[in-house]
Amino acid sequence: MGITGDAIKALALEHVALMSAIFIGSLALTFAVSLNKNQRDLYSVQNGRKVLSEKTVLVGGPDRSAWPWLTEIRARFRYMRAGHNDMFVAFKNYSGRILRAPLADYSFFVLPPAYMEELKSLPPTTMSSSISVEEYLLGGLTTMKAHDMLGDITWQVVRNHLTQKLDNLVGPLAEANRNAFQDELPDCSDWTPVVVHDVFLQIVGRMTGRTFVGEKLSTNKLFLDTYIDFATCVFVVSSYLKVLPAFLRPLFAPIIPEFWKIKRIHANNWKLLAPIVKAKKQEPKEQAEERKAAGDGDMLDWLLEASGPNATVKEILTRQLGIGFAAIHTTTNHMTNCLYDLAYRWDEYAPPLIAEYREALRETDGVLQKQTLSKLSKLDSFMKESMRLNPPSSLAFNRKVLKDHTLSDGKVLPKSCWIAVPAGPLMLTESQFPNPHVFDGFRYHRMRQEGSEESKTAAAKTSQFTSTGQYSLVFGHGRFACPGRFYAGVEIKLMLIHVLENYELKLPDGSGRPQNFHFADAGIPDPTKHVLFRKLKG
Ligand code: HEM
Repeated sequence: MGITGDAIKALALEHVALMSAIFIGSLALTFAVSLNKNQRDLYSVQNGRKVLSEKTVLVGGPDRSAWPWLTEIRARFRYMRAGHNDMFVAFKNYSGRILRAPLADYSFFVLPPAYMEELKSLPPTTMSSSISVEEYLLGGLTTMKAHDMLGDITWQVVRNHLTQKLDNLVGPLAEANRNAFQDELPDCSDWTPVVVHDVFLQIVGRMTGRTFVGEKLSTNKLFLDTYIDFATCVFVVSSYLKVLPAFLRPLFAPIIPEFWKIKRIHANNWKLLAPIVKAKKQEPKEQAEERKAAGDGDMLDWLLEASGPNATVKEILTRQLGIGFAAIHTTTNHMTNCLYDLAYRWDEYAPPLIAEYREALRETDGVLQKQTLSKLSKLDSFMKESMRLNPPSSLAFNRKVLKDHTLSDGKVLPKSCWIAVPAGPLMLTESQFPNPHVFDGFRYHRMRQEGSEESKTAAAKTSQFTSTGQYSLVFGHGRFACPGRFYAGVEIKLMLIHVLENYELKLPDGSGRPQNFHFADAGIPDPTKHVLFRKLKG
């Protein structure tokens, strides 16, 4: 789950006064880090004794220095600015070694991919992705708490309800998508510049709203602002506060406007949705079942079902806000990347993608349904390639280790450390992706079509947009891989089909594919750039 484009805009353009606080924070950080006893190396236990087994490589820093704490501070400041790029450099220069990514307030052990297989199925009592998210986003101050917003019930709802109901959701989502395009895009009868990030944030918000709260509320401005702004505020508040040592954060938080906005967002969420949840709670069971069977169920219904009768209205609403956090900006950022790639290469990709869609629609009796989307192998491949080259972070598989865990080679991941794998560099592995830096929109499609039956069967499992694995890490991997990826895939396919069917795209004359922004290990599409849209005639 990556940083949001709006957070970058807010961080860059607003709150100049806060820069002074950051300066004080930096000084405090200097002090704090000099005291910081964060573990830097890994040990194993031999004959009951702790033995140094791996000196890790500090990303962006010299290997070792005479002034370790000064090196540490410099590396932490450098990581904020250049972490994304430095990760690729360190991965290349220190192949097979364990790296250490120095975030402002703690470090991640970045493990070689060979460990992923043995770690991917460990239970949440040993390592947790939700707690890692909570700590990264300072959940105590931003309300992004693992127990309230993420974790088991959220997983159940997304995996067992949302994903299972995708067949029935395609129709309503396609309708929400069409209406949102009509309302959010300008006329475009001639070439018209569209700031795609901003427009598609609204369109994704409305589609997500259709699933979360039903048709009527999904276009409500307050609902959209509430769900869209929450993630932005969380990122802004946590980005500022992370440079401060923990004891200063509660003191500084109240001077950040977004800290108060988070409170208003919860209040608005309550104002909008509490009466609805209360009414659903009182609805006779049979009537509720009938309503849901008729296709009139939404995320609030599924949350009520999964949380049990004792869950309070507040618990349901907080959890729904958490799912919105995970769903809206991630999908918008990826859609923005797809549109930049498509506009840049329109003549090469649009004709085969449109032809593929028409053929799929014909094969499914002219009715756009989930089966139609499943047949769009080239579009699926295009979306995955765009993700491979534009990952939301150069890291993935982020976990907080909750108890000492001994790896198969004897090294001990100590309780309370953080781990991740170098997703960005792995997705440029030459043996897996010939010419890895070149955008090849149909490479995954070819993997599924070419070679022996055996390799085609293997590729069918590993090369889908939603597949995860050692070289497909944008949705994470293993037990905690993103449960919303199937839903995200449907939303993005529906939006891209609508673009392909109704518009031509191009980038402004002379401009290349917009460059991504990077902040620490995160990468996001530039949210300020526009693409030119022209409506197709007839
Ligand atoms: C392109 C869009 C998306 C991307 C790139 C993305 C990425 C991710 C990643 C990297 C993780 C962590 C996985 C791991 O640690 O192994 C994650 C977790 C999660 N995602 Fe997504 N996601 C997307 C869309 C969605 C959508 C649409 C939903 C919901 C409808 C969703 C719900 C979740 C949830 C509930 C979690 C678990 C959070 C936790 O408890 O740690 N995601 N996502």
